Amino acid sequence: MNSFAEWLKKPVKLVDKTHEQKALARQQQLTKPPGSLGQLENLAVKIASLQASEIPDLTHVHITVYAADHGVMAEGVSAFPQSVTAAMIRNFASGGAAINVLAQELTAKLDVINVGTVDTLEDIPGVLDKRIDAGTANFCDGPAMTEHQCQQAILIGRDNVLSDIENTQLYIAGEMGIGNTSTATALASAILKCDPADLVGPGTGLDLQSIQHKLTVIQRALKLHADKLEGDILTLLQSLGGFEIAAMVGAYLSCAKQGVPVLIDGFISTTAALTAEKIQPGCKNWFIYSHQSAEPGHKVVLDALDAKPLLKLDMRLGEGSGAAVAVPLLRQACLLHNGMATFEQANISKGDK
Ligand SMILES: O=C(O)c1ccc[n+]([C@@H]2O[C@H](COP(=O)([O-])O)[C@@H](O)[C@H]2O)c1
Ligand SMILES: Cc1cc2nc[nH]c2cc1C
Repeated sequence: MNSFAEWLKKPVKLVDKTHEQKALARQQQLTKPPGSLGQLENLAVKIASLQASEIPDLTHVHITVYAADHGVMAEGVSAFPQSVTAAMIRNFASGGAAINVLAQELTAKLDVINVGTVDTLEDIPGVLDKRIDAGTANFCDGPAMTEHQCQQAILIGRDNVLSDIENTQLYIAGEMGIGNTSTATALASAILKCDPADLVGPGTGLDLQSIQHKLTVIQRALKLHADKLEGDILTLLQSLGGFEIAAMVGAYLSCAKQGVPVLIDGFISTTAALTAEKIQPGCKNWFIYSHQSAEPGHKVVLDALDAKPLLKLDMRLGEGSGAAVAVPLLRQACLLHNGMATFEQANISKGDK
């Protein structure tokens, strides 16, 4: 058996129930009416149990942006040209993208990984060059990736998580890939066996007529790969996915196996989360959902994961930006959990009812 298959078989780490119980009990003792901090209470309890700690801490956040191009761009499915993927990699490297600004404010570690752009880029300081190929193949003509390429991409995500495992208290996978809302729509529709018309949307900004064209492209792809719809999820990922999506799947699987809490971003990264959960049920125990993006497919995928996102800001940027925006909320939930006095400490009566 090869090492990929061995690794895939490694079980998802079980979440620590003792710390969940301890954190729940502490929340009942803090000087506030029980439940009055709403979802912040659930968040603190969740982070305490995922970190198996009585003092949950999110000082060290690791954000990785995975960038790649998509063969389906040959069908004209985005408001922006394919060259923007590589151009944005340069922008990430020079600190000018939204995620740079947010990561700096959070003092988060920010990795940028080129998993497969069409344009070859010069060596760029701060960008990890892991280019598998010049973008995926057009999934309207055949599988997007070979089996080997799909495994390579998954292992890039796995290894990125492992590269900083001792330090990471929260992991965020962001993505950049012109055309990847078509990819995510095709993949999520195939996994959920649902109508792509319920998921397809403007992405970077298509008008209604262009969204209709994007839908017919995705329908063609789903028809071409119909024989795989009853098959395994890895084959669907290989047929309809993208390099950056497969890398995020590998990162999420790795986090769940190693016991690293994950904050999930927008439509594309949630589709990767759904894929990871279908490959290895139980992964989602390690996920927290930051926001619901404006892309209509995001709600469908979140619902399929039974996810309750924290924010709804009509963001649709990707890069991990929605997740980064939610980190201060998570940190405040932890600060309240750790820093508030108990009724006993403050000598306040808890009331009888
Ligand atoms: O995160 C989201 O929900 C999201 C929604 C729409 C678009 N995006 C970003 O926009 C790009 C894909 O859009 P498109 O129209 O080129 O398929 C890609 O770089 C994503 O990061 C991201
Ligand atoms: C400019 C730009 C920045 C992005 N960041 C993530 N997706 C993006 C798409 C575009 C077009």
